[in-house]
Parts: sequence; C-alpha cells; structure tokens
Amino acid sequence: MNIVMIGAGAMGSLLHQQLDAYHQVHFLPKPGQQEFGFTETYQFTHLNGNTEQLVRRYIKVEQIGQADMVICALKAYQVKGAVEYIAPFLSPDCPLVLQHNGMGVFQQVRQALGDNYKLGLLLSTQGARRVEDEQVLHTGKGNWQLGSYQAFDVRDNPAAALLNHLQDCSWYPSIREIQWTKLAVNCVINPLTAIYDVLNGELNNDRFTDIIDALINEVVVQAKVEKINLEPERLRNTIYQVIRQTAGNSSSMREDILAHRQSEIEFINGYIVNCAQHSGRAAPQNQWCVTQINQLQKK
Ligand SMILES: NC(=O)C1=CN([C@@H]2O[C@H](COP(=O)(O)OP(=O)(O)OC[C@H]3O[C@@H](n4cnc5c(N)ncnc54)[C@H](OP(=O)(O)O)[C@@H]3O)[C@@H](O)[C@H]2O)C=CC1
Ligand SMILES: CC(C)(CO)C(=O)C(=O)O
Repeated sequence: MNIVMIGAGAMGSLLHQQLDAYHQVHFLPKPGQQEFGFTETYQFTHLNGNTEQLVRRYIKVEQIGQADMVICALKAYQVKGAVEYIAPFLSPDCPLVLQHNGMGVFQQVRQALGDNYKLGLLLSTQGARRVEDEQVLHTGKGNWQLGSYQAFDVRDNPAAALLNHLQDCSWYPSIREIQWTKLAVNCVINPLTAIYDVLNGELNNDRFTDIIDALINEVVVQAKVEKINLEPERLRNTIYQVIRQTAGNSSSMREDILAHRQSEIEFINGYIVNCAQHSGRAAPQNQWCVTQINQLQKK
C-alpha cells in the first residue's frame, strides 16, 4: 500500500517504523520546504534500547493523488493548515487518518474537506520522543486505537493495513467514547502539571484533589451534552491510574511550556470551554486552566 505520512515527528516516525516493512511509506515536507525527492536518515531507538537506521523519503504534494492512505501525525493545531494544503490533491477515495490528541480537529477538517471524505481517527497510548530530526525514541509501550470520524470503513484495505501491521492496534466502533476519556485525562494531567511545574505523579498529592474533581465534573457535563456518558467515579479511577502509571513522566504540555513551544491547550481544556459556551453550562476550572496556560505561553 502506498502510504503518505504528514508529520515526521515523534508519532509520525513511530508509525513509519511500524509500517515501513509492509508498505511504501513516504513523507510530505512542510509547506515551503522543498525536500521532495530527498531522503533523510534517522536513528530509531526501540524500548529495549536497540537502535535501527530508517530512511524518510519525501514526495511533493502533487503526488498525494497517488496515495492509498494519508496519515496525518501532527499537533492538533497543525492539522487544519496541513489539510488545507493537501486538499486540492487529495481524492475522496483516499482515506485520511488523523492521529492527534485533543478534540475539535475533526470539525476543522470537515470544514476544509466537506463530508465527502473518509476520515479515520488513530488514538494512541504509546510514548515517543523526537530528540532531534535525526533521532526518535520509543519511550512508552502502549497500543493504537483505530476508529472512524467519517465513512472510514473497517472492512477496507487501509483500515486492515493499520490493524494488521501496527503493533497492538484494535478497532473501536465507539471511538468517540475513548476519545472523550482520553480528553478527560489530558484536561486534568496536562494543564495542572504545566501550571504547577510538576511531574505527573505529583498530582496524587491531596492538594490537587478538589481541582481534579472539579475538572472531571465539568468534562462529564459537557460529554453528556454530546451524548457521551462518562461515569464520574470510573473516570476518576482511570485518571488516577494514568497519574500513577506515568508518575515519572513530564506531560507533553509541561514540556511544551518549558520549551516555549505552542501547546495543545485550545484542543484540550479549550475544547471544553468552547462546548460550555455552546451548552450554557459553565466550565470555570477548565477556563482557569486555559487562561493560566495562555499566560505561561506568552512568557
Ligand atoms: N509523542 C507522544 O508520545 C504522543 C503524542 N500524541 C499526540 O500525537 C500528535 C503528534 O505528536 P508528536 O508526534 O509528538 O508531535 P511532533 O511535534 O513530534 O511531530 C509533529 C511533526 O510534524 C511537523 N509538521 C508541522 N506541520 C507540518 C505540516 N504542515 N506538514 C508536515 N509536517 C509538519 C513538525 O515540524 P515542526 O516541529 O518543525 O513544526 C513535527 O516534526 C499530537 O497531537 C500529540 O499530542 C499522542 C500520544 C503520544
Ligand atoms: C497521558 C499523558 C498525560 C502522559 O504524560 C499525556 O498524554 C501527555 O503528556 O500528553
């Protein structure tokens, strides 16, 4: 299968490493980067410390029309621009699989492409880190969760390729529930670790109990508006389980703030605030997180 990857970062490289043995995987350069026809060697380090050299092969955007599947592994705020860039060349027959954290991306992509395209969603509990463009580390064992945003059919070849060739990849007919649970995890852990400048495990401390409960309750209310039933106690247990399991992690949002990079706040707590504005059910703790992170981002 001819797969085009948008995003040569941590997750794009992890996907490349897992799919490369079975498929022709090419990367799309960022707009303005004339890298088509070029190749780039990088070192991929596996969880057990073994390393291998992989080669990224770049194509030009016009060649997107020859793809059997496009996978977009970008930060949530990068997806809209990337999709607008490929839209003139993307056939409605070619599924576009979005791999990202947060919510609100689908609405942006649907606005860019219309409802005629096949859109998949690939969530992940894997960990990967790009040290430099030439070095990517697989940092956390996890799995892939595949589902449909719009008309992405589990019986078609692109879905089968991901299910058969990604490590630990399963199909979820109700991927939106999983996405909401992941959103809730990120709504709690990401902003609090960034605002208080702590590792994930520190959130187990009693001083965070009240704000964690308030954030969870606000997410549950907004999920219900979107007809997703999240059971608060179960969700709370899941979130504390992630806090314990990733106790030594520095969350991606904390890392973004420390590195003075844009964070995905608008697609995490910002999404809840946006839902709250539409539903009329306030989400003050999520709003507080957005305000605090936006202030930190300005520094
Ligand atoms: N890393 C992880 O462990 C996990 C990440 N996720 C989620 O997966 C998504 C991707 O994360 P991750 O891979 O870590 O992010 P990265 O920043 O490592 O990767 C994104 C890459 O895409 C490049 N890029 C940006 N815009 C474009 C474009 N228009 N065309 C082509 N390339 C582009 C970026 O370049 P540049 O940096 O120069 O902008 C960067 O190399 C995020 O939503 C993240 O939250 C989910 C689970 C785990
Ligand atoms: C689960 C968690 C919070 C792990 O650090 C994460 O997804 C992130 O950092 O973005």
